[in-house]
Amino acid sequence: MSYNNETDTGRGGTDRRTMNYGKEQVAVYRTYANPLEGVRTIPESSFDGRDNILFGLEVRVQFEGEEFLPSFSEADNTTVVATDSMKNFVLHQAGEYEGATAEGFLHFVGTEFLETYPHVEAVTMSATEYPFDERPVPGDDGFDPSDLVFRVSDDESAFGEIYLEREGDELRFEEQTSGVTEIELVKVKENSFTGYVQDEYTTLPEREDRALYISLDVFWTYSDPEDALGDEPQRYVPAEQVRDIAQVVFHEVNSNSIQDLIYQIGLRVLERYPQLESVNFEANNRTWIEVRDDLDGDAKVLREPPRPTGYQQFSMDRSDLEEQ
Ligand SMILES: O=c1[nH]c(=O)c2[nH]c(=O)[nH]c2[nH]1
Repeated sequence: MSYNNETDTGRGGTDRRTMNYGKEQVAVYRTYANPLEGVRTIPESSFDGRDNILFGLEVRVQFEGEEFLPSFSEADNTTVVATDSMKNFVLHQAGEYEGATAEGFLHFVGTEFLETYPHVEAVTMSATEYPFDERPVPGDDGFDPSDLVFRVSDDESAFGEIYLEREGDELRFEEQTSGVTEIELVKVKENSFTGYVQDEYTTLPEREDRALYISLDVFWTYSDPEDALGDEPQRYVPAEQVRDIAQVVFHEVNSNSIQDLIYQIGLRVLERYPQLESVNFEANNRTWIEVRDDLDGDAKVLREPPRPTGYQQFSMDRSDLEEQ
């Protein structure tokens, strides 16, 4: 499932045609945004907030509204807000936002869009964070994180999407998705893959112990979408903590498949955050192929896997936790 490339949200039922337009890949950077403070900590993570000295997002905007029909069917641009203007709007609002989260920013900009353009019926705003890492520099007592220099990172990044629609004079906010994408983890031993179908097509040897390399996207929804905004930090689920849960569960569990592993991660996420309604996974198997296992102890030589690659998708909600 690719939330950020979704072009047809499918909302509005079967009686309505697909009609939307917008701007994507709007890169926006904000220095000295407000810090995220007061989040609840969990045993799996040391994350307790972020300074937001450097905050970067790649934003996607999508407008919907019946009044856009003439722009498609009659070449009439009277109602069209140019997508170039949407980009300028997002950039401007990055200076106005006073909160501390990606989801909060998306909700803020979406609200401003609907208030500014009364003919827009609904807006979907999504974003992927550009990750930056604090760099350690010598301080008075060992190394401290620099508050000036950041490493441009290609690590996992936070994801957010919100859907806002007009209902009379009110704005309705009932749909959101948060996430963390492109987590990449390798566990060198204590993973198995056994017991699968053996027939004339099977060439893969069973493995009691394999090195397992996964890439993982995790998405979640809150029972109350307002909790996604971060205005009440105690109820906000930081992407950094979910990433840390994934790596801790990977460390702790001797899984018999990626399917088994993501289920265990999902249970832990639902356990830690009662405010969440659902967790969704997309995993990819990047496991290396063993070339030599004749070395001392657990040592092996491995190589890149050839194409094609396997994947797993799975969604969970609180009923999975209750069944345990
Ligand atoms: O964790 C795994 N799940 C699978 O379904 C699978 N299939 C496969 O060939 N290797 C793996 N590994």
